[in-house]
Amino acid sequence: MISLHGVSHTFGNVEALAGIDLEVGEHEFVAVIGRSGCGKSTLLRLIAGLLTPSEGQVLVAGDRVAKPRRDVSFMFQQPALLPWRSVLSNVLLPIEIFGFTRREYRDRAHELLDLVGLGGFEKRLPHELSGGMRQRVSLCRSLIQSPRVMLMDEPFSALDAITRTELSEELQRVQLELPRTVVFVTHSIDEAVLLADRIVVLSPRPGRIHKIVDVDLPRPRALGQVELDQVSRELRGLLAEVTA
Ligand SMILES: Nc1ncnc2c1ncn2[C@@H]1O[C@H](COP(=O)(O)OP(=O)(O)OP(=O)(O)O)[C@@H](O)[C@H]1O
Repeated sequence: MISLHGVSHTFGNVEALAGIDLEVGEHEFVAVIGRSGCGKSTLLRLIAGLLTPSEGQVLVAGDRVAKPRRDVSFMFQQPALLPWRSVLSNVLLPIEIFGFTRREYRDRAHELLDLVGLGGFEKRLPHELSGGMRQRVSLCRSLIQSPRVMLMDEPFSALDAITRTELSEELQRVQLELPRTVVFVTHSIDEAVLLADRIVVLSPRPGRIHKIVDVDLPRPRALGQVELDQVSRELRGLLAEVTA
């Protein structure tokens, strides 16, 4: 579904990413970890078509990415909801932006809100919600147009530890019910191991793929499971290797 061939990216004289080759299959969940500044967000922005690679090619569903696509959604660290719009209207925002008819997506919006435990909150305004609830709204908004690809840039990192755990478990459930192709950037090794089929470990700037770790464990997984801890240990070792 996503292919990167020899992708490098330079900002002025800052080489952010170098020689990235990566294939992400349909409905695969790939997590990307690495030190701060190693180019994780740059990688997502290249796949999103928000940046054009200095070298190489990015393909989504076989097409070269030249600009943002309707079937690719992006979820950020901050939920970025419009404060004057209700929960329901925020979820439906991409539908308006893409010029679809809101009415046709209303039922789907309700279903998604139910799926993340926000049924009954449709008319609330963002300031009436907790941080975790707002990020759940943001998750529904990125699912509303049934994207083929979801790009997630540290979506839970602004949340407290308990809410963060809840939301990563919830994302696992959503992914089991509505599988998508996901590229998920995180600083949390545990989150990556809970959610991902494969984990890409980037080396420090310029980011290169140091190793790709397969997480071949059955789902649903639970944080604290012994098998997950073994993979987490391996990843800690790999991160220590690249930063040594
Ligand atoms: N628009 C930009 N202009 C100039 N330099 C940039 C720009 N965006 C990113 N960079 C630089 O490129 C490098 C990679 O940045 P990027 O945000 O992709 O890293 P990251 O791994 O996502 O970092 P973090 O984990 O801290 O979010 C960094 O050195 C950053 O300073």
